[in-house]
Order: sequence, then C-alpha cells, then structure tokens
Amino acid sequence: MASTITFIGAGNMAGAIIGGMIESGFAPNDVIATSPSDDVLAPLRERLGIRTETDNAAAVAESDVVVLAVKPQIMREVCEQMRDAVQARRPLIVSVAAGLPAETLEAWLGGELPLVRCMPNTPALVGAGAAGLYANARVDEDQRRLATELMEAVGLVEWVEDEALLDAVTAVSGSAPAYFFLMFEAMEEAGVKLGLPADTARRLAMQTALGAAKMALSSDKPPAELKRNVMSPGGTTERAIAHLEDAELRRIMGEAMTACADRAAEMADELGQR
Ligand SMILES: NC(=O)C1=CN([C@@H]2O[C@H](COP(=O)(O)OP(=O)(O)OC[C@H]3O[C@@H](n4cnc5c(N)ncnc54)[C@H](OP(=O)(O)O)[C@@H]3O)[C@@H](O)[C@H]2O)C=CC1
Ligand SMILES: O=C(O)[C@@H]1CCC=N1
Repeated sequence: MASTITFIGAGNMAGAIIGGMIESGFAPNDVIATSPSDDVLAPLRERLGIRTETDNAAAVAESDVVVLAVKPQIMREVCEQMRDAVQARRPLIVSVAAGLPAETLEAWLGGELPLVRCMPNTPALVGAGAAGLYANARVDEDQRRLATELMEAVGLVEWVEDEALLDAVTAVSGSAPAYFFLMFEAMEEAGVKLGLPADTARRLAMQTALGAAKMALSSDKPPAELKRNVMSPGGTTERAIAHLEDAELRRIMGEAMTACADRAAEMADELGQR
C-alpha cells in the first residue's frame, strides 16, 4: 500500500500496531509516528526504521491516513491543535480511542471528515490482534478497504454497523488481553503453591492458553464440547470446572465485561461533550 499512515501518539497501542505492520511487510518509510518527546520516538525510529515527527500538524500535512492514538483525556486538545492541517489535507481519520464518539472527534477536527473508529488490542504487536471497526457515513468503499487492510495486517477485523457496539467490542477484545494476563498470574501463583517452579508454571499456563485458542479457532466444535472432551467422568478436570462454576465464573465475567462496556460509555459522556 503506497499510502502514508501517521500515528498521532506513539505509546502502547500505536507501538503494537506499528510493530505488527512492519512485521507484516508495510514499508517503514510509509509510516510516521508522532509524540511530543523524541525520547519516545527514537527507539521506534531505530528499531523499526519508520519516520518520526514531534509536530503533529507537519505529519498530517503529508498523510493519507491519520491514526489518533493518544489517551482519550487529551484527545480534544490534540485534535484542535491539528484541525487546520487536517482540514487542508482531509485524510482518512482512524481513532483507536476508547469511548470517544465519531461525531465528537469529527467536530473537534473541524467537521465533514471520513472517520473510522477502531477498537484494537495490544496482541496486534505479534500479529494476533483483534479489532472492531465502525465507519461514519463519509467513509467510502476504498477507505473502508484501506482501514481493513491496515488492521488486518496485525490481526482479525470485525466491522460493526452500530457505533454503540464498539463498547461491547472493548469488553470482548479491546480490554480482554488483560483478563487473560490476570488468569496467567493466578495460574502461576496456584502452580507455585502446588510445588512447581514459577517459570515452569508460567510457561505451561501460557502454552496451554495458546493451544486452547488455536484448537478452538480451528475446530468446528463449540467451546462447550471441547471443554467436555477434556473432562473425563469422575476425573480431575470435572472437579476443577465444578469449582469454577460453583464460584460463578460466568457471572463474574459478565459483570466485569458489563463494567468495562459501561466505562466506555461513561467516558463518552465525560469527554465527548463539545
Ligand atoms: N493500551 C491498550 O491496550 C489499548 C488502548 N486503546 C486506546 O489507545 C489510545 C492510546 O492508549 P495507550 O497506547 O495505551 O496510551 P499511551 O499513554 O501508552 O500512549 C499515548 C501516547 O501519546 C503521546 N502523546 C501525548 N500527547 C501527545 C501529543 N500532543 N501528540 C502526540 N502524542 C502525544 C504520549 O506521550 P507521553 O507519554 O510522552 O505523554 C504517549 O506516548 C487510547 O485512546 C486508548 O483508549 C485502545 C485499545 C487498546
Ligand atoms: O483500558 C483502556 O481504557 C484501554 C481501552 C481498551 C484497552 N485499554
């Protein structure tokens, strides 16, 4: 793809997407990352060979796609500062910010812009990301393809036609790597209590998660059946699963994910006011 793609903000999420893009074959010279601090940019420039810029407006002036990847709390100020450059260039805007509505972002950037809202996750760094995308009415088919191509370079893409569903995507995939990392912590701690060295328990737990995910993705059987296949009657797994069900893991996951989606909607209320 010959388009120039600029990331406004070069933190965790932008770094993960850019790393995955370069790994998947995007030309480093077509990618620009911005940050107020060259200390943040220098390692990206040196490690990935991409271009960097401390002036957001200057980067926007030569971009076909502008990915907004700063924290939601500073998004308004960042958008307003580069509004003139965006209006002069009219690139496709892709926002990865949790919560902030397309209409609000578009208004902060001066209005009438093609804008895709994307909820990615950090496994993009290893090409195993999962992203939900929503396009406003100004996004044409070519721009939709461009956004798909960009995010498919780093993982799975699912489009939603109702913007509000991005809050659900945040709960199911955007925030969800952290749920699994918590699970790894808990499994390692439990493995150590059962006598294993910590690093052995950690490696076994992670490899098992990878295997379970790969197996579930490649199987036409639903997870409930794959689970039953591990549970020998009267055996060990049955005992563990009974414990998790008695402890109401499903209810806990439901409540945690509802809290996540509610927070995304709350952020829109807190930050999305014009
Ligand atoms: N982390 C995640 O798993 C996910 C994050 N997101 C979204 O991604 C966005 C970024 O989050 P995340 O990467 O975690 O945050 P980070 O804090 O890691 O990254 C944000 C970056 O923006 C930089 N920055 C601050 N001000 C400016 C500016 N004026 N111009 C350009 N860059 C600036 C910051 O620099 P400095 O540190 O020097 O201030 C920082 O490096 C958020 O909107 C979040 O909702 C979405 C999905 C998943
Ligand atoms: O925690 C957050 O707000 C961001 C959005 C999704 C993942 N991290």
